[in-house]
This record gives sequence, C-alpha cells and structure tokens, in this order.
Amino acid sequence: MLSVVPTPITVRVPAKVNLHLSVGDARPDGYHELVTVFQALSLTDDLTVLASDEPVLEVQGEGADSVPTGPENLAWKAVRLLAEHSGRDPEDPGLRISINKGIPVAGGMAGGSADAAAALQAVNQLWRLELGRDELSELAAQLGSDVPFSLQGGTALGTGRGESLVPVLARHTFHWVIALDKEGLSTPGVYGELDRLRADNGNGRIGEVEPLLEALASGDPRQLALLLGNDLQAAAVSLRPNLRRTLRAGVQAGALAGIVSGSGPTCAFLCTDAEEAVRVAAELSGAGVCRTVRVAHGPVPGAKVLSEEPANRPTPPQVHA
Ligand SMILES: C[C@](O)(CO)[C@H](O)COP(=O)(O)OP(=O)(O)OC[C@H]1O[C@@H](n2ccc(N)nc2=O)[C@H](O)[C@@H]1O
Ligand SMILES: Nc1ncnc2c1ncn2[C@@H]1O[C@H](COP(=O)(O)OP(=O)(O)OP(=O)(O)O)[C@@H](O)[C@H]1O
Repeated sequence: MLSVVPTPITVRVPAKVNLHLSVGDARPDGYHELVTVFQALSLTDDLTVLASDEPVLEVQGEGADSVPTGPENLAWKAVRLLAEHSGRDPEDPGLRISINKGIPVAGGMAGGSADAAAALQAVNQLWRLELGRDELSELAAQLGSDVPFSLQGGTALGTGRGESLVPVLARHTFHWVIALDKEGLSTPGVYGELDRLRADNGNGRIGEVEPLLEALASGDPRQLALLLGNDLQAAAVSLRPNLRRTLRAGVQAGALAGIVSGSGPTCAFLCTDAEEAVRVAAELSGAGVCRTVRVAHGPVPGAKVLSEEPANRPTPPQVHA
C-alpha cells in the first residue's frame, strides 16, 4: 500500500509579470530563446489536493468557467507526470483537486503554469515523495516554460525557453496596478504574431537586461520604470489594438510606466508606492478601458504549502470598471 497523507494539502501559488522579456528567433523545436526577468506578484491561486476514490477537479473563482477540468488542465498533467515518475498509475491518481483562481485566465500571468506548480508541490507532500527542489523543477520544465518560475517565485532571470532560472536580488517591494482585459490571448498566437511582424518589418528588440537588474538591486521604482520592456508587447497590441488605450490610460492615471504582461492581454503598471497604486487603480477603473483593475505587490514567494486554512485567503482589492 502506497503512503498518502490523510488530510488535504493546500498550496498557494503566485501570478508572474515579466519585467524584461527579450525574445530571440524561433528555434527548430518551435520555442523562442528568451532572456527574461520574472517577478512573482500577490495575485494567487489556491490549489487543494485530497485522496479520493474518484478523480475530480473543480475550479472556482475568477474566470473559472473557461478553465478545463479534464486531462488538459495543467494541474492534471502535473499529477500524471508525478505518478509516472513515482511508479503510480497515472490513469488512477486517486485524487480530488480543487482550484480557487485569483490569477486571470489566459492573461499572460502564468495562471495554468501556477496550478501545475502548485499540483507538483501539493502532491509531492500528499504522496510523501520527498522530491527536492531541483527534481521538482526538472518536472516543472516538462510541463511548460513558466512552470519552474511558478515554483520558485521571487524575482528571477530566466533563459533558454524561460525554464532555466537564477534568482535576482530585488530590494524592496514594488507596487503594481493590474488591468485585466475582457478576453484572453493565446500564448502561441502571440509568439506567432511576433514572428509575422518581424518577417514583415524587422520589428525592434528591447535592449540588454543588465540595467534592469541594477534597478532591481537599487529598489528604486522610478529607475525600474524606465527599463521595463517586453518584445511580445507589439504582437499583443497588434492582436488586441485596444491595449494601446489601456497602456496610455494607466500612465495618464499616474503610473510610472505600463507594460503588457508576458503574452498579454493583461497590462501591469508600476507605481511609486502602495497608496499611489490604490489611487491609480481607482482612476484607471473609472477610465473604462478594461474589465477589472487590481492592485498587487511583488516579489512574493513561489508555490508554498499553507499552514493556515484556505478559508483565510486574503481578498485582493478589486475595482470593477
Ligand atoms: C510568454 C511567457 O509567459 C513569458 O514568460 C512564456 O514564454 C510562455 O510560457 P508558457 O505559457 O509556459 O509556454 P509553453 O507552454 O512552454 O509553450 C506554449 C507555446 O508558447 C510558445 N513559446 C513558449 C515559450 C518560448 N520560450 N517560446 C515560445 O515560442 C510556443 O509556441 C509554445 O508551443
Ligand atoms: N489550471 C488552469 N488554469 C487556467 N487555464 C488553464 C489551466 N489548465 C489549462 N488551462 C488552459 O490554458 C489556457 C491558458 O491559460 P493560462 O491562464 O495559463 O494563460 P496565461 O496566463 O496567458 O499563460 P502564460 O502566461 O503562462 O503564457 C486557458 O485558456 C485554459 O484553456
């Protein structure tokens, strides 16, 4: 009989924003070589696993209706991989998974990747597998390029296809306003649009990452604001032209700078401090350019087993536009 912890395990896992996302050419395997700086933000999903005779996955929260509950859910893919890795039957994992989504779905904030990372962490504990950080990280990379960062959290430099990570020193907490769009964007679709734009007009590339790393070490949001950059932004804006208006409105509302988060369409605005973020969020919400506005801060830790009950989950400040 294989050992299983009898009580539910809940893992809280953060969203991410790419402070710098420099995209190289497409590789023969279809991925693009990246140099990126991730920061984990305080928008989180909670994932709970419990031993169960019937495999069940239920999703609640923001955008739950558009999240698949079958084998294509990244949390199930993570469980399947761990089962194969640990000699269990991947077809009969004997688990119930509940996901409470606080990370926007298909928003460029690694929501599905976060749930895959949370599932790895939770099931590692539930099944008493005792896999270490490096082993979990290797499995994470097989599930998706963003998954290792969702496990690690904090602030990190990502290379390769984004899965190879080195922690980065980020002094102080940075304060963000997050603007959610009405519908998501497909990540491969946005990379494809970038390739198309580059083939048509040699679309520009952002600069080197080193100045941004220095700004993070200094902890000065004004210095950091000048250096935020995302090569996928032009592609996301090309597919979703209204993002141009959202980006402008955030800066007009008083943010230091705004950027499309990863493959978009979520936009992230850096603010001077927490109070200013709340003020910018209220003003941006009133501008009517996006669906919902949130405030968040970073860096925060990666996927982490909660010692408290998930019922104590903090409700992030939210303003409906
Ligand atoms: C946009 C980012 O969120 C930035 O961190 C990531 O690059 C996307 O990471 P992800 O969602 O984990 O992506 P994956 O599941 O690994 O790949 C999905 C698809 O995105 C594209 N993709 C992803 C990562 C990468 N370095 N190059 C790519 O071209 C590929 O078309 C790939 O088939
Ligand atoms: N657990 C999950 N949570 C959200 N979406 C999921 C999940 N599992 C699979 N998906 C599918 O993945 C698609 C992309 O959702 P996700 O929230 O991961 O996008 P994203 O944040 O833009 O990803 P990334 O930033 O990593 O590129 C969704 O449309 C959904 O069909």
